[in-house]
Amino acid sequence: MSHQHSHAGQANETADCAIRLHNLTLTYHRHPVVHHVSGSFQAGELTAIVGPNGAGKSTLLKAIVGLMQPNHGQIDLLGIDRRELAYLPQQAAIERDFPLAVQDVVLLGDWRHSGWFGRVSRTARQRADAALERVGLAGFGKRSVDELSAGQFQRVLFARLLLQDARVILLDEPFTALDARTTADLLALVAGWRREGRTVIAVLHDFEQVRAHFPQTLLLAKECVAWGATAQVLNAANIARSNGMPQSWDDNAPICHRDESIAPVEHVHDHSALHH
Ligand SMILES: Nc1ncnc2c1ncn2[C@@H]1O[C@H](COP(=O)(O)OP(=O)(O)OP(=O)(O)O)[C@@H](O)[C@H]1O
Repeated sequence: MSHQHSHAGQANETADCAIRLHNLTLTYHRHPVVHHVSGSFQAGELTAIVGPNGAGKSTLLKAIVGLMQPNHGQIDLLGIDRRELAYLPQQAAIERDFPLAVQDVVLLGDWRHSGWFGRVSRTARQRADAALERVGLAGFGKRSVDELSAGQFQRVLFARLLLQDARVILLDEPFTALDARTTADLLALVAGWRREGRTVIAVLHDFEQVRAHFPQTLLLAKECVAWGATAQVLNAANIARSNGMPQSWDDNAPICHRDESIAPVEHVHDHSALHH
């Protein structure tokens, strides 16, 4: 089965790529959870990362933002500074059991302008209020985050992303456990980011949502199963194949011994012979 990569021609690899993965392997306790993945995320495009539980999707996002180092291979940010990346972890990983005001949480998105401990300007507060209005939470600024519902809190975190004004936005399961209305409102913001030319990479589980809103998809099951136009990637054969890949938590999961020299970037990969 071939790795479907819709990039055609040199222009895509240079001008239109935001982030390129070269033979990337990420491991926990020597067991690879992302294994020899190569390819690129298109600039100014919405890319979904999908795959079964434990497929390495969150781990890949963490490595892109620099929270963990590649064991082998590399991640190239093309013309992008790490500070221009915004990252929204899974909501389950975010502590919000503290009485911080909504406006202060949103203002954390402004740290590039104000510095972590800088004085917050009146304009920054106005921008925070405007961002809250855009996510449907006008007037919520003085409330405490520990009083919000899960959906309201996710809106607050999107307001913070609006303030952060990042060129590349990485979202880990941003719509999980949200109702249809909240999901639709936040998806509209994501569509707006695309119109503004931002690059969005989101880990998602709902294939219908991906088909409707994300033109590009990386199907990951530790290895790259397919990467390219969503309609081609999310076909029955690829999905069945991703569900049949060995899980990294198996005790029998292989340890990576392969020669780790960085392979040249390929536009089309043949994954019919899986390697370890
Ligand atoms: N901090 C860690 N230490 C050890 N193993 C970890 C750690 N974090 C994740 N793993 C393991 O790495 C593998 C990939 O996890 P990851 O969270 O990247 O998967 P995922 O594709 O995001 O899964 P899900 O869809 O369930 O969120 C899993 O087998 C997981 O148990």
